[in-house]
Amino acid sequence: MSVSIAKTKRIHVAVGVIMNSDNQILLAKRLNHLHQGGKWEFPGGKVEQGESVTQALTRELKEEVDLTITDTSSLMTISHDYPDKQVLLDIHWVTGFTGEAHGIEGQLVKWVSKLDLQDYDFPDANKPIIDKILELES
Ligand SMILES: Nc1nc2c([nH]c(=O)n2[C@H]2C[C@H](O)[C@@H](COP(=O)(O)OP(=O)(O)OP(=O)(O)O)O2)c(=O)[nH]1
Ligand SMILES: [Mg+2]
Repeated sequence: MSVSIAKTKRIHVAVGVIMNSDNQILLAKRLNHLHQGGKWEFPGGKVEQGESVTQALTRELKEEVDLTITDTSSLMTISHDYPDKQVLLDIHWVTGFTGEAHGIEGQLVKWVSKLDLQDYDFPDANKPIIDKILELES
């Protein structure tokens, strides 16, 4: 008897943790029809072929929330298996940006104080990110 295991491709995602001068962090609400729809996320999206993570992050943050990224530093990576998708989140701290945040794709965006982050419903993969933010900026 042979058992076949479907191999799915892990999706590489560039994710930005953006903090403003009031120590608030930018969250966006994933549109309902998307994977993990209705949950709050840190803006970002898939790294395309031939792109570096920083390039992907810069492109996605412009496309999704209209911010121009000037400085980033790498924070952590998280490999997570959802029942329907496998992701590799490449999370970067955004230390410099210009512009005003808007939800360009019709999504809600919100600046949230660090200590209020635990009141939001995030995808399961995000738990270590929240822990790290609380640890780093206390
Ligand atoms: N941006 C972002 N994605 C996250 C977070 N947590 C988490 O599990 N994800 C998952 C959800 C999705 O499966 C994947 C992101 O893919 P996406 O569909 O938003 O990618 P994208 O922005 O390139 O969108 P699209 O072009 O495919 O429409 O990563 C997070 O905090 N931010
Ligand atoms: Mg996205």
